[in-house]
Amino acid sequence: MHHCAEDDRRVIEKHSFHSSLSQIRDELSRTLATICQDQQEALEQMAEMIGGAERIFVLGAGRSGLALQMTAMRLMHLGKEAYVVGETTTPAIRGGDVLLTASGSGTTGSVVRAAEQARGAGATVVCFTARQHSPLGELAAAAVLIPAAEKLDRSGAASAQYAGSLFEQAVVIAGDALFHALWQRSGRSADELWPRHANIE
Ligand SMILES: O=C([C@H](O)CO)[C@H](O)[C@H](O)COP(=O)(O)O
Repeated sequence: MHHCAEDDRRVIEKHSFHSSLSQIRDELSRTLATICQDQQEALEQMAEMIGGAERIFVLGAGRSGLALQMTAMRLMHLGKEAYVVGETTTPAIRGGDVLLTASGSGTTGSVVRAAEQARGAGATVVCFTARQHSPLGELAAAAVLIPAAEKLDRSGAASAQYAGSLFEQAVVIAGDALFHALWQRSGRSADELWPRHANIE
């Protein structure tokens, strides 16, 4: 088929920064609406477990892990003892602790192995995943299902975005919602939390 430079330009225009942004807004909005509608029980279970945990450890590979590092920071602001698994200062997990994980596929080896170890040590595992019936989902006491594409899904059915982007975006927002709920329940003001924010940055 003949393909001219003008066609290429039209395609480029169609995929402007603006249209990409509005496409992502729509995907994220649909995904969050479905979580709100279908995952109320799992969300509440997760909030209860994290709210009642002695300490919280977060773990995910790649961008899924980066998303949870944002949640860990906020939990620390709330006065929780929160650790990122793999950091040199992170202690041993034990009973009373919660391991908060995120994995779109629910099959990432390092995360599944860590979840097994955490359970073996008596800790509770909770997760965000795009596939509930997965090794990670099965290990979790509370699993919040995020209806988004797994990173190897090339069908475009669940998301037009690259790899697991939609899942990882939703994990950031869900983590903020988790913090927000626990903060509101704490009755503390923003001023009370603020002194915990890093003062050397
Ligand atoms: O970093 C990631 C990648 O860029 C996918 O969009 C993933 O978060 C990482 O590979 C972990 O995968 P999952 O455990 O399936 O989330």
